[in-house]
Amino acid sequence: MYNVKTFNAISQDGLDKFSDKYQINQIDNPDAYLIRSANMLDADFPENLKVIVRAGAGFNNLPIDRLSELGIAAFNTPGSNANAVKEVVLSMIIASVRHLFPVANFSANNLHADISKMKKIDPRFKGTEIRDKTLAVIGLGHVGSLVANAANDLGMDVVGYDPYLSSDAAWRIESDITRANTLEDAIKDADIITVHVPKNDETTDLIDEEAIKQMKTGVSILNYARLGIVNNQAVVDALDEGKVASYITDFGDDVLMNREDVVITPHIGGSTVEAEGNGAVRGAKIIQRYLETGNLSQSLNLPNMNVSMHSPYRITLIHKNIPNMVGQIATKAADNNFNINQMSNGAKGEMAYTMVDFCDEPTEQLLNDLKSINEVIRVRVIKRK
Ligand SMILES: NC(=O)c1ccc[n+]([C@@H]2O[C@H](COP(=O)([O-])OP(=O)(O)OC[C@H]3O[C@@H](n4cnc5c(N)ncnc54)[C@H](O)[C@@H]3O)[C@@H](O)[C@H]2O)c1
Ligand SMILES: O=C(O)[C@H](O)COP(=O)(O)O
Repeated sequence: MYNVKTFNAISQDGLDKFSDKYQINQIDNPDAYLIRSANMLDADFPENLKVIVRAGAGFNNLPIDRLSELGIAAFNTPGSNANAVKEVVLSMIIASVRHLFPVANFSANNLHADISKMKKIDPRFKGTEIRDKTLAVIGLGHVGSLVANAANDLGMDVVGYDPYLSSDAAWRIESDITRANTLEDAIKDADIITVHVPKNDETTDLIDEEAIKQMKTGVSILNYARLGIVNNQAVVDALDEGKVASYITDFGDDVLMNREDVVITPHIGGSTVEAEGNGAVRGAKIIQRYLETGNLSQSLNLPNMNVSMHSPYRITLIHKNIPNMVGQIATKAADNNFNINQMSNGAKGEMAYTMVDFCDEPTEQLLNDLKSINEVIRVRVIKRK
């Protein structure tokens, strides 16, 4: 029996995907965590924990280096909620140029008002259209590429900026979308700017006072990525100066409170029934595959590995990516008179992963010998079902 602990609201669609070999939230020493944006940066992890899946895109809530040192495989499910974010961002772009939130607020308090009088009271009642306006999309991954294509289809002039664009992502982007070579080139002529990058050291304060200076007066900015990618204080200053017209974000803080030119949603970009279902279902599949076969793909800290299990026993080893690990592992097997049926090895950054298949059940002596190899972090035995 395997044990899974969940954090946050995990969709039942995903929990239903676990086979009857799995117990959910029943014991305190689980094999797997299935989480959303629960902050794990300072968490202690149970000794038995082998895998964490973040059902969703942003993984800045996971201490990836520490998980690697503990031999815990980490995953996210990028793309699972991208359509949900695209839809809310498109809605917010249109809401922003039509001033729908202040206008609706006004109407809620002045229901009797005559429409022509209302237009005189507040010129914002006349909005603009998005067609032929320029949208800058910063980050063209799963979310950004969908936003860029959808805005292009609605008649916007779209400029994208992503210096690390993967070839897969490049294929997804419509050909009439302009690729900018620098952030400045992307934002300087934009009427609206939306950020879709991961939160890391490089993207913290990506949109700061300096970046805002390079923008057109009257620009609108959206942040459905993470708190801190756009510097909220710099935006407030620019709103006060009239440089920025409006700011729409999923990540509010105190400096943004009680302003008509700011719209804050409470981190709901990926919160749809469909998106939460997608992430949880993928998470459940990743956990079962990793625990039952050792196979994995698109992990955040380990290499891809996909080897069919033809032998009755498999040993998986998480270790440092240094020379002669494979040789040492094979030597320990030979020293213990174990014949290797199949052996696979791969590396990702400083981490490496080796799977060794045997006909015979591994002995305690073999396992202890493997664990004794310097730089081996975790040794696990999997029995074929
Ligand atoms: N509001 C929400 O609920 C919600 C939902 C999903 C994702 N997100 C956030 O959005 C982010 C993006 O999600 P995604 O699924 O598109 O991720 P993704 O990994 O598919 O795409 C991120 C893209 O950003 C690019 N990038 C990285 N650094 C960059 C930089 N300095 N400048 C420009 N581009 C850069 C990458 O090359 C990549 O193409 C996530 O990391 C997460 O923080 C928020
Ligand atoms: O990065 C993400 O996937 C989103 O921010 C969604 O986060 P959530 O799972 O906490 O809603």
